[in-house]
Amino acid sequence: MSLIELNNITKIYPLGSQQVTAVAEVDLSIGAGEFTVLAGPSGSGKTTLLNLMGCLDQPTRGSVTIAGKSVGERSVRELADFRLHNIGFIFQSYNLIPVLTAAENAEFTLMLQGFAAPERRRRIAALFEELGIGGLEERRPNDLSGGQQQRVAVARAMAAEPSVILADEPTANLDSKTSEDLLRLMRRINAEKGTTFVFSSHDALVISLARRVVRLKDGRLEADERQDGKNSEVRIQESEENLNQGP
Ligand SMILES: Nc1ncnc2c1ncn2[C@@H]1O[C@H](COP(=O)(O)OP(=O)(O)OP(=O)(O)O)[C@@H](O)[C@H]1O
Repeated sequence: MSLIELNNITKIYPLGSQQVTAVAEVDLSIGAGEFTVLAGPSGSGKTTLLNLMGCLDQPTRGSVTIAGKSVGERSVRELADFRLHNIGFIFQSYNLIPVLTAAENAEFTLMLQGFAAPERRRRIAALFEELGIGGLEERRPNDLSGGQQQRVAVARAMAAEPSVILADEPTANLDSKTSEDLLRLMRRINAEKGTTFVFSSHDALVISLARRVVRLKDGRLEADERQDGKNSEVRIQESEENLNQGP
């Protein structure tokens, strides 16, 4: 079943007296459980498409349907509530709140959903352990490495168990080894929990680890390929072997 449907989407931004067409006539369907990358150079429309999928923005033309309901038919309040319960976001610059500890950052969506403190703490402790950052709960973001901060951001996105996680260039500020580890982690979550992932990247290594590659150029969909074949599996296996060997 299709989870996210973009039907003939065009997004035009006003820029002074001019207009910028960020995305043009895109049709795209994302199924439940997919692990998809939006690939393309800077300015090709990746962020714009993710914002539309995440109901953070509305298209100029065309319609976005999520879980069978058109986004245009939902009120602002309904959309905020829908995002809170169904969509997790990961950003390239992590977007952690500096004055909060790692655990407080990660439990933010759970707090908004009204979970009591002990349940929040229990869930976050289990997630941190699962994501390989157990024991770092009381650190502030500035006292964590980029890879650790991004794992805290993954924990924050996962805490409320959303059906889809949207990640805008999640590896942009990470070195290649840490990027690969993060992708491996995201794929494990995808396989074990069935969480749908849509992320953007222009990094060939990261793109090679996705199962489906949607290529964008100048705001248009240029190619749509499945790579369930050997290459992507072999890369994953290799990275897991490297990881098991330790530093
Ligand atoms: N708020 C805005 N106002 C005007 N133009 C915008 C706005 N947001 C994006 N654009 C333009 O729309 C086009 C697509 O931008 P978008 O950020 O979606 O691309 P991207 O592929 O995510 O790029 P990057 O990899 O650099 O983040 C670009 O030409 C950009 O300059």
